[in-house]
Amino acid sequence: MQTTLKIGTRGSPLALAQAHETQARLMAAHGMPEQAFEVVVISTSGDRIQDRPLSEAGGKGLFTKEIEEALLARRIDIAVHSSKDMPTVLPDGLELSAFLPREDARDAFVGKAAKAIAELPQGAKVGSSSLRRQALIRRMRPDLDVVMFRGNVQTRLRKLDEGVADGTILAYAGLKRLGLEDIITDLMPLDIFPPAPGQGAICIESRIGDRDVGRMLTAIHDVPTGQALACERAFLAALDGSCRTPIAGHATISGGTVFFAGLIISPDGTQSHEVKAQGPAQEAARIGEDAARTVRAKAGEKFFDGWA
Ligand SMILES: NCc1[nH]cc(CCC(=O)O)c1CC(=O)O
Repeated sequence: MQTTLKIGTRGSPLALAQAHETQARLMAAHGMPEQAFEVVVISTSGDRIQDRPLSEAGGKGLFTKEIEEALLARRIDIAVHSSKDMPTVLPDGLELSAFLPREDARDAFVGKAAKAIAELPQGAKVGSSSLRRQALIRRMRPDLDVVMFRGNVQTRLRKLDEGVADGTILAYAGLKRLGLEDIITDLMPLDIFPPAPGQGAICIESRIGDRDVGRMLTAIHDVPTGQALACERAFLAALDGSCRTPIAGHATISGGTVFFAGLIISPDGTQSHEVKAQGPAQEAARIGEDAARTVRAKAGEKFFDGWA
């Protein structure tokens, strides 16, 4: 490509770190110089909403809309995202064309009053605005006071320092990419505190049929991460995943087999249903979809009606 490859991203420190990691991988894979790329920062509606839960403001698409418009208008060539923030349905003409090797998908606890959730004093405050994390915290410790915590990682950590809460849950991957893993006081086990579908995986969105971009991305795409994500995203899509339904799902690939564990939980944490599935990695999406059907049947349709 003669011109520079324009990499679109949100402007948060985490988003920028992910865009720069993508750039570094492309440079290494193709022996390209830094000047062959331009990182284009795009402000999204999601970045501007700080005062209410995203689930009320319109959901996940809020972090991607303006970036996807820039892709379709050819102002950028690729967009770098956290897979977790990606809606299951993309605009016509766009696709998730590559996934970088996944980071540890677990959630991390950053505690002030105690190192672990189990050790927090009765009634302590834990900050989170994720419905999944709120529900999982309540399932573990119904006595805790779950408080709203919005904003980017730095904002949340500042709130913690200001004493707004005694602890918070953040993705290990995000903290690591920001060089902040030292502040983690506990790592949440996958079975007790399963992560959101896509957590820990950086994905790259591009225009369907853009051959030049496709060739560049093939070199940095991680096949097992792509298969794990296909499984998790199919699970989410089949459950009509929105910010309003707490859904967790995590797939790993080993020896050509995908191992999936999924969970749906009521926002108050009192009812939850789990599913485990495995099968050929090439059929990852079908396995995720089947798992959704299984957990839906276990829970019953009423489960989904109660808190919409
Ligand atoms: N919703 C914000 C968001 N989107 C992705 C990550 C973390 C990085 C990742 O999961 O890859 C975060 C922050 C967090 O949950 O702590």
